[in-house]
Amino acid sequence: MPIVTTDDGCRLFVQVEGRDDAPPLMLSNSLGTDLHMWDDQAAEFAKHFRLIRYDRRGHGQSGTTTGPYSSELFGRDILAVLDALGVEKTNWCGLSMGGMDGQWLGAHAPDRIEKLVLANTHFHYADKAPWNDRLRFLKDHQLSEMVAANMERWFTKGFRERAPQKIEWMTKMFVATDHEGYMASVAAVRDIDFRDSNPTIKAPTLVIVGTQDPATPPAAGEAIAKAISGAKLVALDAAHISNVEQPQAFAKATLEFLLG
Ligand SMILES: O=C(O)CCC(=O)CC(=O)O
Repeated sequence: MPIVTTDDGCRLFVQVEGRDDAPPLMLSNSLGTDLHMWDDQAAEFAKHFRLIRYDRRGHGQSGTTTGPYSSELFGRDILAVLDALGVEKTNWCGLSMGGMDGQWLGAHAPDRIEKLVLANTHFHYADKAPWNDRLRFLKDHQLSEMVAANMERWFTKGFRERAPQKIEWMTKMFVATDHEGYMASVAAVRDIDFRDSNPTIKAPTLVIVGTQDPATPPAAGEAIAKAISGAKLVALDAAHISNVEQPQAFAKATLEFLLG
């Protein structure tokens, strides 16, 4: 089932791997990426799980609708995918925006979530100015003009130097993102506020931070882990897209938690 159509007519691109009878694990992409951001982990995860990947609205091969988007809209898209696949309850692993979706689901659809992995993510931006500046810039500039700054937030200098082919791959993914979909998603990130809802999350939770992440700094992940009762915290030596910069360490931490 590669396409799921939401109630408001948005076509979501979905990819399912692994055994049908294995426990489900759903992966969720970050801002300006698509489901291929998980390529380094997919084969390993699919050995243990029915792996569900999708492109969030406005990204990859999914459709774009008029923005601004919101956490609730993204959360309802995920529930539409789970319903279409007949999945009652899933494990969740999302990075950045994917972690924001995980926080929404954990609080608003607790009966659909087994365990949560929230990687390189945030719960609330007190200062909206950087997001509004980004939206203003994008009114008359292309995503391609943001590549250098983006790669500096996403990956450490050392990784950019030693893995140029990964940077090229992520750059292609970023500039292929639909301009309107990206802007509509930036508005959703700007407006997240899980301060009151995170303490209500009951699902066992692992929070992953990148020790050198300037986009969603470790302090944000530490605050999320503190707010969610019993949450575990793992720090990886990486910037924002930690599953690409530290693929094995990310997979190990996630599998130890989900299978433990
Ligand atoms: O990556 C995300 O999903 C949102 C957070 C962010 O700051 C992303 C970026 O660096 O553009």
